Amino acid sequence: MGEHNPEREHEERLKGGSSASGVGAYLLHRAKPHLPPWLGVGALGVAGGAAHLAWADSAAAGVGLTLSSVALTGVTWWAGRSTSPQRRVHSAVTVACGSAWLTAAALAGPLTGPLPDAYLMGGPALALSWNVRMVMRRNPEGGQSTDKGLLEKVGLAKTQLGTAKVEPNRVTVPYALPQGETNDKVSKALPSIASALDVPVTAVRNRPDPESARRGVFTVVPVDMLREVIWWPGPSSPGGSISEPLVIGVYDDGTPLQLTLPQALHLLVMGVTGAGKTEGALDVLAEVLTRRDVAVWLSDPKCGQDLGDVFPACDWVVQDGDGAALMIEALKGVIPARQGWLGAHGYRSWEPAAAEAQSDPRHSCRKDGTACGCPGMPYLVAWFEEAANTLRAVDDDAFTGIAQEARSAGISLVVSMQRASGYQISTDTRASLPAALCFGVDERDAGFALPSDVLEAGANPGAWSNKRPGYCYLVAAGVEEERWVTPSRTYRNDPVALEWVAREFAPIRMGVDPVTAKAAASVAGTAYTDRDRPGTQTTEAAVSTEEQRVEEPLVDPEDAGIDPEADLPPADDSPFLPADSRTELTKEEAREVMERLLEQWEREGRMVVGPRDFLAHSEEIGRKPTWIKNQVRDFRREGRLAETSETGRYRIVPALTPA
Ligand SMILES: Nc1ncnc2c1ncn2[C@@H]1O[C@H](COP(=O)(O)OP(=O)(O)OP(=O)(O)O)[C@@H](O)[C@H]1O
Repeated sequence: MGEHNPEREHEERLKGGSSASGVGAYLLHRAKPHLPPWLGVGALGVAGGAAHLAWADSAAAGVGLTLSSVALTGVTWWAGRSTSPQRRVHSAVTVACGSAWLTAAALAGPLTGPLPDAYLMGGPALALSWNVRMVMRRNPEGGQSTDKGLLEKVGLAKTQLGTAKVEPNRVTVPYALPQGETNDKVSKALPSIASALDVPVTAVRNRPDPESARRGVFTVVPVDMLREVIWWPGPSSPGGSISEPLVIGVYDDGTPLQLTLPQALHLLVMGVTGAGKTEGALDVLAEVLTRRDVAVWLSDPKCGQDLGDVFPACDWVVQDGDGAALMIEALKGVIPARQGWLGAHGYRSWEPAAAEAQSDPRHSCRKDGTACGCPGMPYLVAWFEEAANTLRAVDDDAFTGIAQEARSAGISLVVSMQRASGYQISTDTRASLPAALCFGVDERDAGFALPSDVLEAGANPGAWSNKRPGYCYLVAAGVEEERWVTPSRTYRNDPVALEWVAREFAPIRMGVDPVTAKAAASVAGTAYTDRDRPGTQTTEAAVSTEEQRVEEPLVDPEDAGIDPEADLPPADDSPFLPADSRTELTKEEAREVMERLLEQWEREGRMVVGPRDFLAHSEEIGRKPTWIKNQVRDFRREGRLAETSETGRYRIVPALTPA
């Protein structure tokens, strides 16, 4: 085995052959392991006497013995380089003293001058020092044998452990597996180690050494410091840049959980229902919305149930599937526009300086090289909450294309869903979201959210499910790899805090830039241009509007004379239909009705429509369904409608908004 085991060596020495019996035999038996240094001292004395008889008058022997003494000491020092420093010094000093005495005794005689005293005092002292050393090395109760016992229990018996580093609530121990075994074996043994130590499975993890297949470091965090709810302490960098880390929670050793969005790029937020995705979203958004150089587009199919407090701080919010599809189309439109602007201003990718007014001649779009003064371009975060349905509805490749291009356009996508399984999200789309914030998941789904090496190193979100809300792993560029397997917990947030963020930081947040706004409007038309704009509709304005609403009667001026209790007049539900006709219209008339419907929808900002929206008006159109569907196809051909990523849904190409 070649393994160094002081306990076993001691046993072997004790069991070695011995012929004495009785008390003397017992004493000899116990003393035996300690005899070699004393035998060495005795042998040295005899050698000193013999050498004197042989070389007392020889000058050459004097030179030879002195040189041998120096050489032997040097060799001892050299040979001891692989042992501990103490052992090396101890051995060299012993050899130096012994050989010096031998030389002196050979030349002058062992009983001359101080030599006998030196022998009688120095010899036992040196022998004893080796005996003490041996006693100290034997420590049957010591850590190593306990560790060995534990490692044997979990099938890692031959693993060697290095010196443990003990910090408050964290122990790290380097390990080396025997040659021929690999770190996979340690990964598999982690749950058993947790069981042997009686700690949660997530408390034990290993970090393989990237330079070695059989070495690494175990980390054990015995006490779960995340049990207590930790409330959001407030913005980490109010008025700072989005390029600074967002602080969204804490790791189990109390250090802050940080996410730098432009570095992480696109983020998948995953967790079973109740695992804490929404709370995590609020943490990220609360931080993002306190930064000066970022705009947020938010798709929230839950219609503000949880995220409503941040709506006023977002540049654009959509709340249904069609809105999400339109936002995806708009993103496709703004990416080249933003790339073009950044390129024209000398930015290879977005950086905080791109968000400032362009006063630096090095970032000028002017040919003459003078500063152009163009308004800056904020970073854009496009957040898709509850994205499973959206992704299922849109073409698989829609997100992939956006994700690949978005980096150079200064855009991060955030996609939140319960399961990022192959059924919900294509492998390509999953691969294009490089960062993951993974809350508790079903054990079988962990592989969709986290890379396999992170799971092998001990990350185990399946152990939490929704029993530990807010517990998460963050795997992202900009986060140390060691942290990828470290459990953390997001802050608990408070609607009042979010409302405060939306209101207080409104003057700090920059509005969206003209390039992005124009590109978005050219795709989404009034759905974008007529959105509730946080820049203009500050919370103060919203509050005064709200007060006005309370004071004013809830009736339009033209309806003021109508008696709400009176019977309704007979229904006339055909606003586009010529009064005389309930029969089939001419093709021209029917087309005109459909064009007017398109205009009306565009005015209302309802920019994604499909045949079924027209068919709902088939009576007004006055033609058969097949004709109506063919007319929709003609609109597509003529460019009034454009394909979206969703089958059967088309985007109205804005005619009312200047592109
Ligand atoms: N970091 C946290 N600290 C303490 N409690 C939390 C934390 N995160 C979430 N919770 C609690 O867990 C509950 C569920 O969280 P949340 O609504 O964020 O889950 P979810 O994953 O978004 O669920 P769903 O998918 O159903 O919307 C919250 O009401 C909150 O009480």
